[in-house]
Amino acid sequence: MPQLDVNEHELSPSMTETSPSPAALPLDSQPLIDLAANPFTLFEAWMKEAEKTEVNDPNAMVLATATRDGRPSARIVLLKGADHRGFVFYTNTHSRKGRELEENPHVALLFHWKSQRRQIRIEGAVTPVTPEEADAYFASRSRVSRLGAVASDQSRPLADRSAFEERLKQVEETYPQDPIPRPANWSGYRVNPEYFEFWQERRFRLHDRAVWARNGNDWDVTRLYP
Ligand SMILES: Cc1cc2nc3c(=O)[nH]c(=O)nc-3n(C[C@H](O)[C@H](O)[C@H](O)COP(=O)(O)O)c2cc1C
Ligand SMILES: Cc1ncc(COP(=O)(O)O)c(CN)c1O
Repeated sequence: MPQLDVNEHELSPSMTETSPSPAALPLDSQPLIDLAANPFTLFEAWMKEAEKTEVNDPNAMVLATATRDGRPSARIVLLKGADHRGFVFYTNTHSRKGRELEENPHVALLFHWKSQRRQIRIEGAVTPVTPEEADAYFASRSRVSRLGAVASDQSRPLADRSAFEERLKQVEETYPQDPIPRPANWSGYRVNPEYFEFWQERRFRLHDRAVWARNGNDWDVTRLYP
């Protein structure tokens, strides 16, 4: 596909203003997104590149949930598994997000990698991971993280930080040695994607966007205007 040759000299000064920080990667060094790609494979490729350049947590993603009547809320969680079945994160199921997911399983995920000047949007509904999967992931976490998961009533009011620290101490005394049982209200969710949008920054806001929307067993693939 021929690429637009943007000649700065033909643009008005206001159109040549770019964002203040220089790009880690030269803009437009990337080929256009390959519409023949499999979206899961493309996701994996972009994640691998982000792992090389992000300062921390390349697997951090915004998770947007909504109440039954559609009031949204968003927060960051870490992606802990990604394959053809979907995208997995772990949390306290009694947290605000957990309560919203109980009412409404539809979510949006958003990755933004500043170092890559890329974002990926994913939409779909969650299903709980199996207890075996949750047990295996919980057991892989550091001891203090596991104690914290037991001690924390995530998203509930905490009168005083010392109350939390006291609980943490009690949990530690209850489980002086491993294993620490996974709390029944700490588990994972798998987002089964219905929609992917890959976004790659290009010069002068002439970005490249490509969408994979699930259609039965297939994907409808389209580019979008930037
Ligand atoms: C980089 C980063 C990673 C996080 N990862 C998780 C996570 O994987 N699971 C989680 O429950 N909270 C995670 N948090 C905390 C959440 O953003 C949030 O504060 C918490 O889950 C409570 O959200 P809620 O009240 O909407 O349920 C993370 C926060 C940050 C900034
Ligand atoms: C409360 C909470 N739960 C879970 C996680 C997921 O990460 P990990 O299992 O690596 O602790 C995080 C990451 N910051 C977190 O803050």
